[in-house]
Amino acid sequence: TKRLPPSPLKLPIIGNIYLAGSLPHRSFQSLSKRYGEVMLLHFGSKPVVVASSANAAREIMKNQDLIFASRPRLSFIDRFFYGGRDVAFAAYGDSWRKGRSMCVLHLFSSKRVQSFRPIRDEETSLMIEKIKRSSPSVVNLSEMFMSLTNDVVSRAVLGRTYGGDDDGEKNFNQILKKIVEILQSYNVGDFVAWLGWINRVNGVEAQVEKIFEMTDEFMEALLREYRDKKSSGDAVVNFADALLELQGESKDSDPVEDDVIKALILDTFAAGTDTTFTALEWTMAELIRNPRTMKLLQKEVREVARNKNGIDINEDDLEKMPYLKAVSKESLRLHPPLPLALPRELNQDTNLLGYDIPRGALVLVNCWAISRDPLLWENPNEFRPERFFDSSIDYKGLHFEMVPFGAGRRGCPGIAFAMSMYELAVSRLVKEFDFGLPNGVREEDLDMTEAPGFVVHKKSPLLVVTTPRAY
Ligand code: HEM
Repeated sequence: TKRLPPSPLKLPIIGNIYLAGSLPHRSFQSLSKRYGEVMLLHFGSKPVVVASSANAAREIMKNQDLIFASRPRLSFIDRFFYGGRDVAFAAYGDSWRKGRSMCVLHLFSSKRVQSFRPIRDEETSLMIEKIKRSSPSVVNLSEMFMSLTNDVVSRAVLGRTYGGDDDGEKNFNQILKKIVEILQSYNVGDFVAWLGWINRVNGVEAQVEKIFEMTDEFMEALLREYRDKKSSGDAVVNFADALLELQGESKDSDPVEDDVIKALILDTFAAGTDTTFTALEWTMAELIRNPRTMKLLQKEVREVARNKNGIDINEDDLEKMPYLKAVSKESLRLHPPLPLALPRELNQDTNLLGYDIPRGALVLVNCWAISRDPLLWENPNEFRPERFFDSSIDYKGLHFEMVPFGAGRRGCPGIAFAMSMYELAVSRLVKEFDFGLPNGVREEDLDMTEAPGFVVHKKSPLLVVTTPRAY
């Protein structure tokens, strides 16, 4: 009697895994043209619902948000995040609620985001100086953005950067790179239990264990260092300090355990650095590929700068840059860094746009397909920031025509944190430099191929030739 969503043909044992391909957001978009805005796939025996329309996203992330508020348990993620004791990958429940409110209060509130302003300012200036020193040779902008986002998150969360030569084996950035690499793939054993042996035999499981041990060792050392510092009476300045302070206050009643602190710190790096760096990378690539848009943005930013009599633009000036706001929306529309958001899991049977969906199904919202839906967007594959001039649509989770940060209870709490870093970096870059491509590559031929992964980067790094702009 159940009315299930339409499904493509399943193969024995693996189900529809073969249909995901290396860029699942694109494969699922093509499938949705045939099977509809809500379709049911099977990864092994696990039912997977894929939602590809604004209506379906509104149901999942707003109207039935509570029912769709959990996350699936995936084994690699579980290992790195201390059995789901973080926020981003935790099942819905008290532990998630408590973790999320600690993060919101001590990292994501507008007061906290504002307090990190000097960090963003200094790190962006450092990046600009580094690029100036390299000019006019070829600059790897992707690498610059990776360092910028890592260093800003690291200073806000840990109070310092990790990754200098003196950190040796404990180079946290290297550890993070390895974690992100592993998280870019999934463990087939999560879906087809009897294929679990594959990752045992090919060494991936052993690698996960080794990287986890390195991470935990680093985290243990970090907590020791912070406890020593605290006993010497230093004031709370960063997220790690704040968490340890909360632990001290909550000793008897509802203790904040060390594993929770470690998982929350890791979360901010895993959810916050790669995503923001990718957003910057795609934006600059689109601007370089569209010289007319680049010129209009440069004109806006440089005009604001000229009125400041030599003082550099700061975050207050961003409000005077409507074209920059339109460029950021357009870039996140075309290139949401997490095209399938983060997976949700259904915690009771429900009905979604007329279809029965079973409890326990994994749910993927194809943000990428939604924000390129021709029924919602005119010429959806074109980069045209002007489309936002007479539209109130934005990315904050209230308009389901584009949901690059998700929405609802599980929506991204780091929007302000990310976008303040992003907007300052883009505005200062386009103010300071003119951009060209190396080896005579024409702007329109810039390689925009996507690399596989949860977070979808440009496949090739963004290499540019920068010319500092004289004032
Ligand atoms: C351009 C940058 C970013 C993008 C595109 C992005 C996107 C997303 C998306 C799509 C989700 C899942 C939403 C859902 O399930 O509805 C998410 C969750 C999350 N993001 Fe972000 N994010 C970004 C930056 C950040 C930053 C800078 C941080 C922290 C420093 C952060 C922390 C988190 C956390 C903790 C969650 C999990 C929330 C939960 O499950 O309760 N994100 N993000």
